[in-house]
Amino acid sequence: MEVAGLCVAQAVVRSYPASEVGVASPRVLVVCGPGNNGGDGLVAARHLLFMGYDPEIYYPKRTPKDIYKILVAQCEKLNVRFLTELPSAPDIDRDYHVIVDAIFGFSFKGAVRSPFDTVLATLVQCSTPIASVDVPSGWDVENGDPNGTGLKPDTLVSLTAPKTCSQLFTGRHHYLGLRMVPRELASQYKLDLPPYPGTDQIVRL
Ligand SMILES: NC(=O)C1=CN([C@@H]2O[C@H](COP(=O)(O)OP(=O)(O)OC[C@H]3O[C@@H](n4cnc5c(N)ncnc54)[C@H](O)[C@@H]3O)[C@@H](O)[C@H]2O)[C@H](O)CC1
Ligand SMILES: [K+]
Repeated sequence: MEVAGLCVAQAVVRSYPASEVGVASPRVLVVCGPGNNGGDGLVAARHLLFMGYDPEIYYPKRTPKDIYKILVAQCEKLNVRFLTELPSAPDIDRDYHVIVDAIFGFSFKGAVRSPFDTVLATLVQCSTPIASVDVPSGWDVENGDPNGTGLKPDTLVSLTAPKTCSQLFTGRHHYLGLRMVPRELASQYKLDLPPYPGTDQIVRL
């Protein structure tokens, strides 16, 4: 999860460099869900801070497991702000340069339950670019967004290997991260993974 979050932070900085955003510290709204995808978001927020960005976190459903408590404590110690409410779409568009969607990853199933139904309804209305972690939240991991009414991320950071739904991604930036797949596993699952450049944690697809 630590490396996954680092990959996400690298991808955000690469897709939205401060020089292009036009401010020294781009403001990033990191929206975290209850599972590991949300954990990746918490880690990404911390690394974004160290990369000179200005992250804030909305984490409405906290799973009471040590791993998440520690990740929250690390962010709090660094004075990363936790929002108690998700701002409205116009306020998000006014106040943030990027949204990190770390709500659901590959374990999402069925209809979106509260409170994430309203969270996704707000994010869908935003014109701020969205960077989705592993799977655009609300998309079916296999079939994507069949109705076409869900999130349309501008960046997708696939982790380990792109999920089937990533073939339906139409945003501008697609990266793969988590360069730690054992060769035996890659051949067992016939994963044709691209080489990573140098010591980079992400590769552009
Ligand atoms: N090896 C790897 O690829 C790694 C992936 N990482 C990240 O982990 C997620 C998958 O994490 P997991 O905890 O299994 O599940 P999710 O975060 O996708 O979500 C589970 C969470 O969501 C709730 N939930 C499921 N469906 C719904 C729904 N319809 N409505 C509301 N809530 C729902 C469920 O109850 C759980 O609480 C993967 O995608 C990567 O991002 C690791 O970080 C590194 C290794
Ligand atoms: K996601």
